[in-house]
Amino acid sequence: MPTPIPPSITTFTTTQLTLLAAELAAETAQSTALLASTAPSALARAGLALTNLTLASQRTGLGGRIVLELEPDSAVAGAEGELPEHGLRVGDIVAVQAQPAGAARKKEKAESRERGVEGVVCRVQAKSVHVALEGDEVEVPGGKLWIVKVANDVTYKRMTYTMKDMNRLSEAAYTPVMRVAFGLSSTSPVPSDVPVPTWLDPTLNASQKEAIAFALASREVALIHGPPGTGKTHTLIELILQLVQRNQRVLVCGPSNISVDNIVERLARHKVPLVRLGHPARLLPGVVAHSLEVLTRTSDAAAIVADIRKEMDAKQASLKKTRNGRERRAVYGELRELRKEFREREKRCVREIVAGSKVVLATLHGAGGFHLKGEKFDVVVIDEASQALEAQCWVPLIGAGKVVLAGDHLQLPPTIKSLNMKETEPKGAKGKEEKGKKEKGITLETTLFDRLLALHGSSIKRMLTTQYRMHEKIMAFPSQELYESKLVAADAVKAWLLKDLPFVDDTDDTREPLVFWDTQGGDFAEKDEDDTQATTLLGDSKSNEGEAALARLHVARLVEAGVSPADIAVVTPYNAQLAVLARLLKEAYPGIELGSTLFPLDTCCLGLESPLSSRPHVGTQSTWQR
Ligand SMILES: Nc1ncnc2c1ncn2[C@@H]1O[C@H](COP(=O)(O)OP(=O)(O)OP(=O)(O)O)[C@@H](O)[C@H]1O
Repeated sequence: MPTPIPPSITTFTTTQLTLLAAELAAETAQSTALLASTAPSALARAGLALTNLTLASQRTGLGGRIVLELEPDSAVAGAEGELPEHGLRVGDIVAVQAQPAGAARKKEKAESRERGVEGVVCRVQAKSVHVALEGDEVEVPGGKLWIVKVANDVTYKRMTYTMKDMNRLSEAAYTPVMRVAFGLSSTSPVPSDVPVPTWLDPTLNASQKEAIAFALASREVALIHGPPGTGKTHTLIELILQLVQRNQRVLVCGPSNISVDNIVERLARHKVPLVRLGHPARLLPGVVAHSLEVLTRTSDAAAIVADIRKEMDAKQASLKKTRNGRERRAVYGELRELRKEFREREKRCVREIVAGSKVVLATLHGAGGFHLKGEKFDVVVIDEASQALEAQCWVPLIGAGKVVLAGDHLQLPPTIKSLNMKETEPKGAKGKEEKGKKEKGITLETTLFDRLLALHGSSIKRMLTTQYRMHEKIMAFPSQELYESKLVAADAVKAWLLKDLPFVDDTDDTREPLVFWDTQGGDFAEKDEDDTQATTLLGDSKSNEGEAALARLHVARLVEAGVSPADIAVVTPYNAQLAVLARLLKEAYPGIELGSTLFPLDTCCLGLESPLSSRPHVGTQSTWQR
């Protein structure tokens, strides 16, 4: 394949700005239309909303944010007071609104639907959902409430700023990473005589060691290609520890919170001075202790902030006691002053904590926040890099001296919403220029990982080849079709079967690692989703009752043989089929995991889960590129 001609940074950034604007417009239009035209009950059925909630409690959470605990109204709660099935997840941005009653609900029009108070879902329990509100002066609506997931444009803003910043750079200011990424230089040759590192983790396999040694020795760019279950994260942990040992300062990023938290959890065990940036509501519980917000309370530097926080809490509490407008305004005024002082002090404290951390971890867009302004890092490590837009990667990379990207370009790329938008042929000189951009292949779905690989070839990449997740018969097909038959199943997993689990019987279903059930023929008719509202929500979806019944039968047999429902997952490419499966399986087998192969249930609907916002982790076995 001929080496593609890379775009100039100016062409790249200008085109990205246009493409990002189109993507944001597509996403906003979809989500606005959906929220405006769909009744709360339909949004709830689609997993995007929870209706009939009441306020159980209100407290001051991290960073002085107000946290609401919402419970189902006693009239509609399940037998145990539980919330109905829903797709809201920690980290989702939601609007909290007063629920329109009876006739008002029917009359509700797009323009009358306000977004209400916004917040981040910070805890989801069987009987309640907690929302940390955004903003300082928020009036919580009274009465019956409902919450609905809304789109989030912070990621776009960060990418847009970054593209504009890059666009303004003079050529003399281009970093070595930029020069390599845009074909102005080749990567520096990796010396062949670098000493083998003293490994901290004795379990590393040969391909992992080679990838780490290569990443350590590379000067500008290194790619680590990790097919599913090959220990990409495992490898990155050792790499980060090795870098810290070499006294390097490291910024670790991923496209989603979960990708970053996975690393924080594993890295924290090694007692490295680290800090995790990001809204604590979006972090895994085990990670919150390392978040900047918690460190600003618990570290030595935190004392200067503590007093003022106490005073603010007391003022906030006094607000609840007064309904008098003038008094409330006065308290708001005092709170505003206190907050100003609080932020000043917090800024100083934050600066100290960040400067003292050898490893800083954030989402790609989180790295664009003010906390990292002026901070310098020797290496930026990006995990799940093939799930991230290139513009997103440049947020932490703009000043980076070196980058290590880990990912798998053979799994699905990030989802782009504006892809199917109608394009008009540009004309004249402008047309030529536009056409030129396309020829240079600037698209949103081409990732930095893809582009670097195409530009510099596989010499800048090392592949992890031993996988620790699948029986070798399950691995055989993807290995052969996608990974040039290079995957090897680790001894521990290559022959494992369900029947080998404790308390599981040896049956036809537990003895085989991979079973195909042929459903061709007249008995398994497919149904296209024909309910208009459901179609809007579920997209062009299909279902098949017969196949769902077969899946249920198989699950029943596995459970009968002793497999725990909590160890079973059923996946399908169609969201309509997911709904059928949920009906058949959820109640009969609590704990069973159901999902669409491409997106978890909560991301099935239009416009509300941006691939550009914190994207949930998608099960890798099911996302090989098709
Ligand atoms: N060298 C090793 N020896 C033993 N087990 C390993 C080794 N490397 C990875 N594993 C195990 O393999 C599994 C997958 O590892 P990890 O989560 O790091 O992989 P990954 O490639 O990041 O996964 P994903 O497919 O989700 O991207 C984990 O259970 C991990 O403990």
